[in-house]
Amino acid sequence: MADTFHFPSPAKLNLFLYITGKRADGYHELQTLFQFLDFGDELAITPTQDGKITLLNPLADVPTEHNLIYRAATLLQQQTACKQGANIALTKRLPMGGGVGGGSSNAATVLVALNQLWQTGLSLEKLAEIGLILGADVPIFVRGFAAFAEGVGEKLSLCSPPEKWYVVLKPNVAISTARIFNHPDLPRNTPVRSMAECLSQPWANDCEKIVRDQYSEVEELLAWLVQYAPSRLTGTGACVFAEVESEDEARRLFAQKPRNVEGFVAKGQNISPLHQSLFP
Ligand SMILES: C[C@](O)(CO)[C@H](O)COP(=O)(O)OP(=O)(O)OC[C@H]1O[C@@H](n2ccc(N)nc2=O)[C@H](O)[C@@H]1O
Ligand SMILES: Nc1ncnc2c1ncn2[C@@H]1O[C@H](COP(=O)(O)OP(=O)(O)OP(=O)(O)O)[C@@H](O)[C@H]1O
Repeated sequence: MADTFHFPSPAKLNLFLYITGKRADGYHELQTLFQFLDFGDELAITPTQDGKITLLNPLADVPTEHNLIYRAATLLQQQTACKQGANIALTKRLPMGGGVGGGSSNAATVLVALNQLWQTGLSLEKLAEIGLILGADVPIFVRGFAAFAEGVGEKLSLCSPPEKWYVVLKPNVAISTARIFNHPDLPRNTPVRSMAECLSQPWANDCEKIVRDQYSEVEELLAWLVQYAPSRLTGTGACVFAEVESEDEARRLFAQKPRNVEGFVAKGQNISPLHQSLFP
């Protein structure tokens, strides 16, 4: 029987996110600070010789051909003319559509892991380029270092923000990334600044105001969290996070969360847990 290999597929936070313009193709230019978390999904991958990509536990709401795990594996096969296949099982812990990048992270883990298991020999740079076809957040997960990101999130500059503890909460609401980016009132002209300048100013998220205005669940949760610690939206939501100095403080705050809200406690990681496990 073939061996099965286990890989982390971590969450990310956007510690700040500014929208600096809109491209001709409709995508928005960003300046954002990405950091990974020591919490996420897990993939168990068994390489096979039959060329088939099989998802052992498909997601209920996502048809297999749309699943970013399946799409990443078939894209790598196509790009490398690889004849091998894989059986892939997903342990899903991250809220979907939460702004913590679960689907993008799954795609990146598949690209990096299968490149190793299939011995297709692509560089991380090339895998990040392929990843961008699947989503704007995939390259950061492929590269695996905390970064100041520009473009649509693919131009990465190494950065080492403090690895704080976070309480991440998901209000009971689904928010479409496309809907927020298409909203007429979204601020789209924050001035482009250097990384040093962005880091030295108070950190904020340009999507936060309209998300708070439109979703009372997010407004109420942030209003509650901010009483205890600096708190913001990640990505286009729905998740919000509070940053604190210690695990104890994070766990105490998490224990008081409203009952109808899911979430988790995690520590910021400037090296992705995937890369920590693969390239120690
Ligand atoms: C908000 C962030 O999570 C910040 O990290 C990302 O920019 C979103 O990345 P993502 O979820 O991978 O988004 P994608 O799946 O590439 O895009 C979803 C939709 O959001 C809009 N979109 C996304 C990213 C971007 N920079 N500008 C956009 O306008 C587009 O309408 C796109 O069709
Ligand atoms: N393997 C997957 N895991 C999660 N979502 C997936 C997956 N494959 C496809 N999707 C689809 O992608 C959508 C976005 O998923 P994802 O978990 O990346 O959202 P997100 O946390 O909002 O990401 P981002 O921060 O990149 O906006 C989901 O709502 C789902 O329909």
